[in-house]
Amino acid sequence: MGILLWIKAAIVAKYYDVLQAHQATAVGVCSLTITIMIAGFLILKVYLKDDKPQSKLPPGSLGLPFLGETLQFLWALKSNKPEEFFDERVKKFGHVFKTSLLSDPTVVVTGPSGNRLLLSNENKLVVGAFPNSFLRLIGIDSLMSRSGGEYRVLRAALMTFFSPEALQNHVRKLSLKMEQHLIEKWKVRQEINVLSMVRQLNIYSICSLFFSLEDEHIQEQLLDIFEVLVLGSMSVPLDFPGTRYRRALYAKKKLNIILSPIVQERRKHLQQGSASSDKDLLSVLLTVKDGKGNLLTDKEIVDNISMLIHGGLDSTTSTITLTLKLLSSNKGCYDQIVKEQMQILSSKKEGEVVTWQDTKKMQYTWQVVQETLRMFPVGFGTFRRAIVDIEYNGYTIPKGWKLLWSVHSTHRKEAYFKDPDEFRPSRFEVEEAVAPYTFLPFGGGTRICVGWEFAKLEVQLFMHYFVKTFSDYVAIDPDENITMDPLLPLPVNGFPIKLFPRS
Ligand code: HEM
Repeated sequence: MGILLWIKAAIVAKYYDVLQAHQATAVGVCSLTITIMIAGFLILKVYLKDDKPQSKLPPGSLGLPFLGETLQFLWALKSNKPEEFFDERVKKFGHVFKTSLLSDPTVVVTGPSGNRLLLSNENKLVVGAFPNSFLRLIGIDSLMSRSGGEYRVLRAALMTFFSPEALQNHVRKLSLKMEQHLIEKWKVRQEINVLSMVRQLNIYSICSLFFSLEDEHIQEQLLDIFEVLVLGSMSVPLDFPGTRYRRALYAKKKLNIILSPIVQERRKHLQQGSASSDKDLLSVLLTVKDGKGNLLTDKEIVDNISMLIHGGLDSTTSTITLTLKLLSSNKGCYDQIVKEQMQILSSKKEGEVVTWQDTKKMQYTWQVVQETLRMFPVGFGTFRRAIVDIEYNGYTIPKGWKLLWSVHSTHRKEAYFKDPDEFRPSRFEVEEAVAPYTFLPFGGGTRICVGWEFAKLEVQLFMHYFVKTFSDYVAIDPDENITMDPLLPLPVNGFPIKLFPRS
């Protein structure tokens, strides 16, 4: 079995390199094809023998032995057409189909009822299922690797920081950080690259709110580390010298070296009474107890902080960058945001910051962000694992199989959103107008994104202080494309803009 896994890994690596390089020669393709045919022939018997009877399984193709349809999937992501991977198979096989992705046979369920099946049945039919190779980069001891009771306890602990009630206490600090950054780093330039500046702003806010770290040198180091981690988490997990995955494992070690002493020092300060238990996320994590009354270990805290930075940094960066990009070509919408934010600003005295109550008045701003996330969702969906045999639409999904739901089966579909390719924030004006389980940028159910209220607050505050600091902006290249390489949708050149400061 070990050798078969090795053959599979070698094939995946070779094909992936070809995909990445975009320049396969005819000879390369031939030798690759022959390698695959021979290897495929050798392992086909084992593969088929291992398969369960297929009669009630959903229709579909498992693709090449072991390799599955991973390459088609990665290719669809890379060429900015993730929906095509799903659409082609829905057309051929119907709304539930089987495939094989990232080494595992997987059943894809599409449309609102498929989304509902996975998102409303955590611990009853399914559990969250992140690949181990991914968890090694994110943090093996983080929430993402937990299920059942352990998951509930840790999630509740994190929510003592991320619930709306708790977040209210951080609005002032976050507001001050955002405004300071915009004035000190953005306003001093006439032109900026939005993507890189927003990423800087986000790490600055995250470091300050999560563990009160203000050292810009360490923030820069964290930005580099997370760049490598994101690339590694979307690569084939080959732990060989020179691979993206190996580099990412090394980056995770560097991250542990930065975070561990911060955790240890704070634990000491809390024990000595020289830090308060609600100072920031780190203090909260150091004082919450698990179901058995135990404190979290240093390793659990480091891994959870790593997971939260991984979850929060680039997702919010993509959302803010694309919101500005879409608004730059929809000036009517931007004018409405300016009106909404200036109204809030007009009720403030000099130096007064935005409050939690003010963010409730940013309804139109949030509609714009939702529309951005509908058109350019940050991920493609998430995997679950069946914990029992699941009967669905006349098929049986066997216990142990992976399942995948996807935003791409509803977000841009005419059946759920009229004129889906048009940027129209008003479609979110009336909440009830959006059918259940059709709009899922943050997932849903008990595993809904832990940081979604925080992300909402960050984007709303950003838009407020952006409007307050600048009277307008223009795109240097209004036709700049948006790409999804490696995973998040981003403008190819980072969206350079010209800024016009308010006088
Ligand atoms: C616009 C910004 C964001 C988007 C679009 C987003 C989207 C998502 C999605 C789709 C999921 C999967 C949910 C599921 O499987 O049902 C998720 C999970 C998660 N997100 Fe976010 N996210 C964002 C911001 C954040 C932030 C700011 C944080 C933390 C500071 C965060 C932390 C997490 C974590 C820890 C999980 C895993 C939850 C679990 O497995 O229980 N995210 N997010």
